[in-house]
Amino acid sequence: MASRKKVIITCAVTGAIHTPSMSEYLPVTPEEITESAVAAAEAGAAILHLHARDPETGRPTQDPKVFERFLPNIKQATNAAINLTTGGSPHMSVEERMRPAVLFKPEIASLNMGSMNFGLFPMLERHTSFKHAWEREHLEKSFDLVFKNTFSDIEKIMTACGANGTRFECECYDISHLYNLRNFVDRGIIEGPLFVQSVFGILGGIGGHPEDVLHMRRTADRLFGDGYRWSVLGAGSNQMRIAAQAASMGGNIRVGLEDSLWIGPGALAQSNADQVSKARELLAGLSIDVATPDEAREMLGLKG
Ligand SMILES: C[C@H](N)CC(=O)CC(=O)O
Ligand SMILES: [Zn+2]
Repeated sequence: MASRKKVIITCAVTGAIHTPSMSEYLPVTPEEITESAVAAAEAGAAILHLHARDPETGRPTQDPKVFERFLPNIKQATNAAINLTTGGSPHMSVEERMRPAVLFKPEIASLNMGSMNFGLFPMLERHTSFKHAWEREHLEKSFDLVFKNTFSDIEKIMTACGANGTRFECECYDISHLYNLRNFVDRGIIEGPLFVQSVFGILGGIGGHPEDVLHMRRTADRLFGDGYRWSVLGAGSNQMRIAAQAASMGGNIRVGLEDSLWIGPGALAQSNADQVSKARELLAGLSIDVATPDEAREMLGLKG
């Protein structure tokens, strides 16, 4: 893996997994998403990973009209690199999921590197009362939920977004996803430097044990050599522990309320910026510097 001096912090601001009744701090409206994203960038996030939600119900939406209500404001207020989701919600079709990234031509788009069971139902143990009916449904339906990302789905997104100079945050939820990515490299459909985002602790993918992190890293080193930049995200209570482990191994990190609602055991994070600040403290403890947005662009070969 290429030598690197600094760590890129990505902040995933709202996502499509958590629902408003789970935390009053989850940004929902375009105004809340803007404010939270800008504060996260000011706290040190070089990349902002963005989803949209219905302003009334908080339900995930890929409607470009809703993205238009926060994207220009965020771009105006910060130099952070914008990463638009193509995962949307696992309940959506690929066509629906990829629309905003194709339309808005961001510097980065997330790209999920394989199909998988997507178990959200364990959150029903902790979250029992919901303002909106769709929230419980969203969790209960996940007993039968397959997050569909076939080879042709992935190629469709790679080709459509790649044509706009958009690069990818390749989300690998399991070892097989790394091999899928390698296959796209071998077929010349995607070029390096690759940005590999290892996802730990989503039920249906790899767990969050330190051995899982080591296994992902060793396999990525073997498959991609110097041709990739490694980053990690830990779902839920795994977030900061996995960030610490990966940072001490030269990895980049992702935090944000999309991936975890918590700042500590049983303590809800009151903002995305709080998680970014905690990640910065963690890195400072390891004497590791944080990359600026332009340094991240350099490291990832972004179009700027
Ligand atoms: C675990 C994360 N929700 C992965 C994610 O961010 C997917 C996407 O937006 O494409
Ligand atoms: Zn996402």
